Amino acid sequence: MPKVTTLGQFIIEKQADFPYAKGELSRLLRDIAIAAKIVNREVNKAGLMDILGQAGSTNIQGESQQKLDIFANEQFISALTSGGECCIVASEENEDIIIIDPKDRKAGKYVVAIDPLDGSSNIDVNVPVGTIFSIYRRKDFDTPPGLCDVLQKGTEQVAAGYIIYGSSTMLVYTTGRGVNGFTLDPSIGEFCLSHPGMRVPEDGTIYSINEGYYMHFPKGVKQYIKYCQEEDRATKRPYTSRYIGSMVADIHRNLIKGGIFIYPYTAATPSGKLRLVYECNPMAFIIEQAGGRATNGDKRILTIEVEELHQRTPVFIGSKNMVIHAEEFMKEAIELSFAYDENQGFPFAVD
Ligand SMILES: O=P(O)(O)OC[C@H]1O[C@](O)(COP(=O)(O)O)[C@@H](O)[C@@H]1O
Ligand SMILES: [Mg+2]
Ligand SMILES: [Mg+2]
Repeated sequence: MPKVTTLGQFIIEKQADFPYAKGELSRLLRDIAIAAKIVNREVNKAGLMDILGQAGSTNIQGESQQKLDIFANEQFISALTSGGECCIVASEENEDIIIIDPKDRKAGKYVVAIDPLDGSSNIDVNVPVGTIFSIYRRKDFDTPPGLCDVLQKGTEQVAAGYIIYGSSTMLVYTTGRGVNGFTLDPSIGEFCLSHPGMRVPEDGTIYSINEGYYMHFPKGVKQYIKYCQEEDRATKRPYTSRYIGSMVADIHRNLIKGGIFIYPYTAATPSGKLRLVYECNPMAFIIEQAGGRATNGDKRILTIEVEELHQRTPVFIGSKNMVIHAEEFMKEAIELSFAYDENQGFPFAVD
């Protein structure tokens, strides 16, 4: 019988990689995994329960909240609050950071930013959804925990991961030493190592972007899409277009098969749609650790200054060579843009 390594065993083994750590990060990851199992249980039977559909409320971004958005948010906050390792939770679903009142006057070392349910518009139709998390060490231990502990650049992350609730449920995470994936075995209720040392292929043939917004895309993106669609055997084009509409699921597929995921700025969303702190930074950390690349079309996502909790950014992420190529299209379009084009207008600046 093949040896099974559970997430718990794996974390303990990896503890040796962090001789200075006292096990708090391991406990934090374990707490996240427990909340993920509870959310998984509810997602799996959502159709049978009264938890599909909209909750009738909106979050800080003005998006209507699904019942499962709220349920997942409560589960992760509760697991992180009772765990004791975390002093702040920043969530897509809460306008402000949540400061956890330390039970024993000693605040936890870690800060967690979370998108409790990613792709929530897909819940009602049985399409994969996810959870994204990002972990930072507190910035300043001399002052009480506050927003400055959250507004750190992506390069400061100590760990990041996602859970995909799909045809199977997987937890994928990195602590900066590669990426490992664990599949939930429902018969034993444990995440088991199934994808050790995940690497994103350097080249790919899948492009993922919401082409419904094509008319509103900047010129460089339009030209890159045209390039993907052109016929050329040598470069295996036309590429395949795949867009689920759940960032976690789209990036997970491209991580395994090779591909690029783009959510650019548009006229309607000049800063892009996706959020830097709890969507793009964690996914960028994972993809870079798997050998891929993540930028805003120009600049590495992980080095973007974080000024606001719910800050947005355009994102180009996935197979290294595909992202570099898309960036070249962006640069060329901007360089050629000094002549005003009556039909296209000026392309927007990236920064
Ligand atoms: O419907 P659009 O505009 O293509 O946006 C899809 C994107 O929005 C998101 O659903 C936003 O995430 P939330 O569901 O967490 O708000 C991403 O998962 C996805 O990539
Ligand atoms: Mg999301
Ligand atoms: Mg969400």
